[in-house]
Amino acid sequence: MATTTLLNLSSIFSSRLVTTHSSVFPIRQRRRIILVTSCAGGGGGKPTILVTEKLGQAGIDLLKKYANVDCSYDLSLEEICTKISLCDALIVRSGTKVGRDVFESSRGRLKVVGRAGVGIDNVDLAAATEYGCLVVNAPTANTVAAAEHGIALLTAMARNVAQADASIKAGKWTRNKYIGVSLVGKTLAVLGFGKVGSEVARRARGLGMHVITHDPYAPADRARAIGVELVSFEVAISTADFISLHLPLTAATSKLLNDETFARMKKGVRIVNVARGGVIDEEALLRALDSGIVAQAALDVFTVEPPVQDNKLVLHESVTATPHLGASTLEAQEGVAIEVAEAVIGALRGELAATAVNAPMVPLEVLRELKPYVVLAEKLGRLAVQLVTGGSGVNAVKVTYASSRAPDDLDTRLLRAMVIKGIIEPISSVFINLVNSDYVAKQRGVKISEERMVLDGSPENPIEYITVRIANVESRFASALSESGEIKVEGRVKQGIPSLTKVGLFGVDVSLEGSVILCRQVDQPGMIGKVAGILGDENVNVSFMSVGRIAPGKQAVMAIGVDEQPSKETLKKIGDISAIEEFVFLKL
Ligand SMILES: NC(=O)c1ccc[n+]([C@@H]2O[C@H](COP(=O)([O-])OP(=O)(O)OC[C@H]3O[C@@H](n4cnc5c(N)ncnc54)[C@H](O)[C@@H]3O)[C@@H](O)[C@H]2O)c1
Ligand SMILES: O=C(O)[C@H](O)COP(=O)(O)O
Repeated sequence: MATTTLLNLSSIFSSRLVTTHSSVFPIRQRRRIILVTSCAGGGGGKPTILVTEKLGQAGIDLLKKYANVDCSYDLSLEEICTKISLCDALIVRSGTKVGRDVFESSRGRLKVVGRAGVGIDNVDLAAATEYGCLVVNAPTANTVAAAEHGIALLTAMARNVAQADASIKAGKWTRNKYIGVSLVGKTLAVLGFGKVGSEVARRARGLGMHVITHDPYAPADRARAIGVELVSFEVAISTADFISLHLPLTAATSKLLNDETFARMKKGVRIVNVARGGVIDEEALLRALDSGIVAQAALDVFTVEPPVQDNKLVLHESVTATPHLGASTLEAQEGVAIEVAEAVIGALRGELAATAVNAPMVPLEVLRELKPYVVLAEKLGRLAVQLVTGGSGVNAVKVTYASSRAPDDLDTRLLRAMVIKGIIEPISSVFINLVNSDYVAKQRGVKISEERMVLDGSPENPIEYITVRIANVESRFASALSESGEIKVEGRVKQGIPSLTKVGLFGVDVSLEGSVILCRQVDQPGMIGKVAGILGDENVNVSFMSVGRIAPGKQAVMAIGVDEQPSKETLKKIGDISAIEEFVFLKL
């Protein structure tokens, strides 16, 4: 079974996804969590999931319990683009290119792309992020299958199994031609010591090979634990008898093996690739095979898949080729299908998925603790932006977190994302979520700066209060301005309930539910009764009232929490009260 971690927080993330900035959360646990909000499908019914490549039945069965599942294989890009605007999720393997066109064509409906496998080089992650679409993969279920296929290719190549098989099937009995090489005592360089690479290394050790590995990001003790030496790239390629590739295809690894690197290898080296075709410059490999630098290659993956009919590498006598079969075992395909189905369903339900690839890590324990502060952050953003005079433009937002925790013990990325959501959603048609918040803020020229205020006292609560300031704008409620002329709102979590505690220089105390009317008045008795009376006449339910004064008898700001939006006439009646100098109605 897959190990997706799920926690339902959809109720607090009312309708959409949220994201965080890159570098603030301390990594307290290794599981990756992402918040997504529930999705009931375009028509309010079940969501629709398009599956464009064969997926294990167990995964399909899981998907069908929750969604309408459209399994349409071999679609052209045009057909996918046509269908996608009616789909909430898309599930693919490595054979479907999910480019920008797909996200554009979805017109905002596509919430999740599930990759039933590891490599996500066929998904345009930048475009997914821009369009607020979460990408999840199935990173663990096919590891062993890929490692076993790597070992199968290694041994088959060394003993010419495929060539000898073809020969005997052609009626020949050629024994001298197919003398192989032994593996025991030979040096295998594993490039990329991740999940698959380390499993290949472990198995190769069992075959009696001397295994070295190069991976700039792998810890030496993990390699040492299985008797593998972590070496430089140079040492790896220049001393190996066999090289096995287990790297992702990225800009840095594209054509990593090329004319220049082949020239630095031992003459007669043998190469196995079950990673991605693009990691090898295929033209250069052909030259290296023809010149004898490379004695043999075993390839499961190709730059273009399927390769063209007369691909010279595939047809080469010294090449053993398979059609991207690394993950193709019954066990792996069932496992991958379940892993991706759980992640996609969880994401559509508004739960937390542990296998997101285009969102930051948010440890589960941090999420639990920050839950009420997440709501507070969004509501403060939402309030602050509604206080801006129309046409002012919002470009400088400052968020202050006051806490008695040590700065590196408070992860604020999620809160920052929620402030962005609160600020941008009311003034745009863009849905902000965990995936796209930073991107959208940047696109709109909204610069968000964060500040930590370290308080004395017990660090029991993660945060004492959060302040959101918007600078360089005019306010339609002048009392919301701070001494330095910024719109300023401040809030706290009180007994688990997010509350507004300051507007400009005025202290207030309103729970952040429903909507709020803010009135500045000359402080005098009877004001609360007058306003409550007007609202009561209209059957508008008042949930809270609080008055913050500068000094007795001077100006005061009255904050009134209301369950429904009062009519224009009612608001006018409130504004007509002679002691009220300004007022504003704010939706939460
Ligand atoms: N043929 C198949 O069917 C099949 C099946 C599964 C995985 N794969 C592919 O195998 C590869 C590895 O998968 P995984 O699950 O082990 O991924 P992984 O992320 O667990 O491991 C990849 C490793 O490569 C390392 N790496 C990144 N850049 C590097 C560089 N420049 N030099 C050296 N090391 C570098 C990373 O640090 C990481 O440890 C991926 O390309 C994946 O798509 C193929
Ligand atoms: O990256 C992977 O998981 C493998 O390459 C498997 O790809 P596949 O799902 O197309 O078999």
